[in-house]
Amino acid sequence: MNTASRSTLPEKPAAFGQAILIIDDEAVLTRNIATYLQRLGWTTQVAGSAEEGLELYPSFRPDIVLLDHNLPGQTGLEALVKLRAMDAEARVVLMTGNGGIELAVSAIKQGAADYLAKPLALSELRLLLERLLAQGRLQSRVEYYRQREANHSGLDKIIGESSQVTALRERVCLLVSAERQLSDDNPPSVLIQGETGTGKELVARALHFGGARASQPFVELNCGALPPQLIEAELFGYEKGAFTDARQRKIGLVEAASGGTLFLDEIGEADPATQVKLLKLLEDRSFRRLGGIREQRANVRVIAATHRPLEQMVREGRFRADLYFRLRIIEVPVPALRERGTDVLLLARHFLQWHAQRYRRELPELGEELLLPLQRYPWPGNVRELRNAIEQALLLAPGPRIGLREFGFLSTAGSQQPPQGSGDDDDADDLNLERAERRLVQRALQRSGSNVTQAAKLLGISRDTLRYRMERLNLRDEDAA
Ligand SMILES: Nc1ncnc2c1ncn2[C@@H]1O[C@H](COP(=O)(O)OP(=O)(O)OP(=O)(O)O)[C@@H](O)[C@H]1O
Repeated sequence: MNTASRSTLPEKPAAFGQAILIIDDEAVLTRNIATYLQRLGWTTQVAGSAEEGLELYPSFRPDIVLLDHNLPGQTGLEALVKLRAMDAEARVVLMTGNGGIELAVSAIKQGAADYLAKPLALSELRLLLERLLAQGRLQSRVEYYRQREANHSGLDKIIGESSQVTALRERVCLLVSAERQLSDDNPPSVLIQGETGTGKELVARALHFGGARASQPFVELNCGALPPQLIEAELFGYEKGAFTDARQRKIGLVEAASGGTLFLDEIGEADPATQVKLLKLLEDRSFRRLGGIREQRANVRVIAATHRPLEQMVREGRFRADLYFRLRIIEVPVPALRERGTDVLLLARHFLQWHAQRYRRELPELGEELLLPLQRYPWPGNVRELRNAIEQALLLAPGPRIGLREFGFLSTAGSQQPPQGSGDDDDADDLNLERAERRLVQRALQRSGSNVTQAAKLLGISRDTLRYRMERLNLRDEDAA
């Protein structure tokens, strides 16, 4: 974990555990504190002056500094400023003798984590330190996960050398640099459009983690995954008692994403009521918790994505025109995989390497006979389908080579034929198991009017099994044949 990302000091040694630096010229008191804290299993070091403490700090790298205000030479407040200049993450507790509330306020303003009035009660000191240390651990953990997420999200993660993908990366790059120059805190909404599995989320992440809000949260909501009543509660939160199950107040995703990005995936699935609320969020930059009376400022940057033809949906009256125009201030189209030429091979090799690492397998060779069929196949599920197909092939391959045998669906007709299944009569002689499964699932969805429960009944399998198979086949509810 990187606990000192904003510090110019070297990385804190991992074995330090909980370390406290006590800076105070009262020798008896410091000895007592040090003995007490050591008995709790903590490491301590003592400095008799601010100068000595400032010198010790870089090599000791304490978790917390206990800093007396009344020091010879310079005050604790002055030393606090120097400590924070040396390490913006330094957590300092100022011990105040008789400075009163004004001194405490100044200390907090200068970045002290807390203050304690002398004479100290050791038990009180212990409680305070434990609380600060727990907060520190939580912060480190949050920072660790944020950093890990950031490392997996960047322009360089969008693989491809085709002109389409190069243009996409350039567009993202231009946007990110323009936003870094933005003089206010209101970056434009972005609408990412592309077929399912083309990498829309990857683009959204690259925009967030490359931009000025990178150190703030990236929060995602899939508008198609929740019923409308739940979406509102999820987005805006609720007050206690707002509805029967609202036993306590809950903050929503808009608040959770404050300062960062709210990624609205599958925006085309948002129902009319949610569309109105989203429009208000974007227009007024304000929202209200369910059951709440207070209007709150929203500080989120909205990035939306959809595989639906939103413009057409607007024409057909199925999506609000005002919301559409508000969302697509900047448009980022993401090309389908079949339009990316040899990128499919680049991606296939990338996923092969990735899955081989995951399964601790030796990297297999991709058979020459696959190169053309892989490029000709239409990849209706795009990059996600390719990723899953490579995983399956790797697991099915008996040896260190992957060939046509592992890509059953590519073998016929150089894969000119899309595998979705075109019609009952045409498919009758096609015995390929995966295509037959796809056809059956699509037909069941069609007959049930995309009702998954109904379709599962027709197929004689459970709803969960059908969901699982749909995910595997990259099918959605509306993908009826
Ligand atoms: N150009 C790319 N380079 C590397 N990996 C990619 C690329 N495009 C997509 N992927 C990978 O493909 C998978 C699907 O991508 P992603 O979830 O971003 O697609 P999506 O368009 O948001 O899908 P959906 O429409 O279902 O929400 C992810 O594992 C992603 O990392």
